[in-house]
Amino acid sequence: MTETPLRRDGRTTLAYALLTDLYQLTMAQGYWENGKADEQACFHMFFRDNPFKGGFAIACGAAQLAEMIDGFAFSDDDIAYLASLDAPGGGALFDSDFLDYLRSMRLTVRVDAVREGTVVFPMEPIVRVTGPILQCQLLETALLCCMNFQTLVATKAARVCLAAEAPVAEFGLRRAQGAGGSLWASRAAVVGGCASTSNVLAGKMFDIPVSGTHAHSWVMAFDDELEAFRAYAKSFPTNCVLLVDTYDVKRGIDNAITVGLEMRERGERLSGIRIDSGDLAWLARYARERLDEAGLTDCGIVLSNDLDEYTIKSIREQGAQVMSWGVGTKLATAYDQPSLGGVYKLSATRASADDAWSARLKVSEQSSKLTLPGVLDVRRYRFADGRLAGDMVFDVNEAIDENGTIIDPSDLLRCKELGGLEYETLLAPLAREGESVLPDEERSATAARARTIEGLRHLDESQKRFLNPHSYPVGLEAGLWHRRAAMAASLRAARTPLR
Ligand SMILES: Nc1ncnc2c1ncn2[C@@H]1O[C@H](COP(=O)(O)OP(=O)(O)OP(=O)(O)O)[C@@H](O)[C@H]1O
Ligand SMILES: O=P(O)(O)OC[C@H]1O[C@H](OP(=O)(O)OP(=O)(O)O)[C@H](O)[C@@H]1O
Ligand SMILES: O=C(O)c1cccnc1
Repeated sequence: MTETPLRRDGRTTLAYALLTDLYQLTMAQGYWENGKADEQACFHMFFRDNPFKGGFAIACGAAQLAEMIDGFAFSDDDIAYLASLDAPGGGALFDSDFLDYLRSMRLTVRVDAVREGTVVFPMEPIVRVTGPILQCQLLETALLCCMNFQTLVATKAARVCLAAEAPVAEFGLRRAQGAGGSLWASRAAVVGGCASTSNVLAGKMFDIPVSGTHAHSWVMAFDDELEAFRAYAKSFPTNCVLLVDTYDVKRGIDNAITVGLEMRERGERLSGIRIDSGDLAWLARYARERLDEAGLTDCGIVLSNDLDEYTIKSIREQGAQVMSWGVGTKLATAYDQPSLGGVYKLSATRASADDAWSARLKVSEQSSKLTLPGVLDVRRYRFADGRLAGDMVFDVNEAIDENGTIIDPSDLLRCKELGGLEYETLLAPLAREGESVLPDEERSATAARARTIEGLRHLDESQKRFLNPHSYPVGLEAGLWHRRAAMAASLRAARTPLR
């Protein structure tokens, strides 16, 4: 990424062309030298396992991907940097004519992606890129970087919000994976269901709600806690949440009650108290009793401290009544699984845009690592009441079996017939002729959050549970399954056996 902001269609974007692995650029030069730069390719991004041992994921990253595509250009500065690189064996790494080609290159790729906030599952394409192979390849690394991370954090947020059943504020900036990581994590947290973030720059950049309480330092900056609470209530009478655990939680609750009653006398309201240490369930129950006894029944309880979906679930099961939750580190860093592991695989090629596609398959020692051949999309079938019934991965250029038969990608015996049910297709236009076509409403994190909530409402409880969730049916369209099996068999037959 260069430091220079670019403006295109009124949006501020960064130049992302160098946000790639070196091998993409050396391969690009190879394609160019071998006359293959304009050969057409189709790549798909998909992941193989749901994160966090869960039963679903929440797609996120399309908005940044659109921004990357709009900001994709090699500046003179970028070209000068590439020209300065030496090949390990001596001489310049890049040919100067190739660098001229890159300088004047404009993207022409076509990109389709699942809308942000869509519930997605393993082995289904969530992004499809078609166009000149050189360009498809140059986009790979940045695309994976943005989709993998944001989908991971949005999924974590969705799990936390499912457990919370009350608003969750994302508090992760201070312990997130760097400044850039924090910004996109805060946005992904909102896509996944969080009500707000404490990250003010993310709020400004992405038009997402910001919220906050106060720190222990506020209390420590005064001679005593009661004085600190009174001062805070005076400064923020309409949004007063007092942190009660700086010295002693029970005394902190008493002091908050004193201030809450004083606020009531003035016609104001103490919105809540925050507890950030100790046995949160016990303290929340204790605080609720004390607040109710004092008549402050409308003062809510906010809990924070190293929370994730599991502790939140447990604390709720222990009877805590919570107004909202503050969740930081474990959400913003996707603490228990640092990467989604999504991949971007070549699935079809053709010499030019006028030719028919020829499917490509990568075989490996593990059949679970077989890729998906063809130019693909996903059909999501629903029952009449809107509940998700199953997803079919299909080739857009082939006929689909009337019965809507899907077969588990790695198990011929696991199949299902979905014919007759309503369906929609999941991949939506993100870029045409190298320019993003994502409408403004598709870039909105809060609109994506509504999609997440709606999508999860239609997913079966058994597929949302944290412990050993039931797996949602995703299968290859029957014809695609058999074509893939035949391709794998012939590629395997042609291999030299290992000695
Ligand atoms: N009732 C509870 N049930 C399950 N987990 C809880 C409960 N209360 C707190 N926790 C969790 O237990 C952990 C307690 O961690 P820790 O010992 O660091 O907290 P602490 O006593 O407040 O100390 P510190 O001041 O260092 O944060 C946190 O992850 C917290 O979310
Ligand atoms: O625990 P997390 O889920 O990451 O949530 C964020 C944490 O950050 C703050 O603590 P910190 O000790 O940094 O500052 P403070 O003095 O304001 O509490 C806050 O009080 C939370 O405990
Ligand atoms: O506003 C808060 O309460 C907050 C913000 C960041 C981290 N911890 C707490």
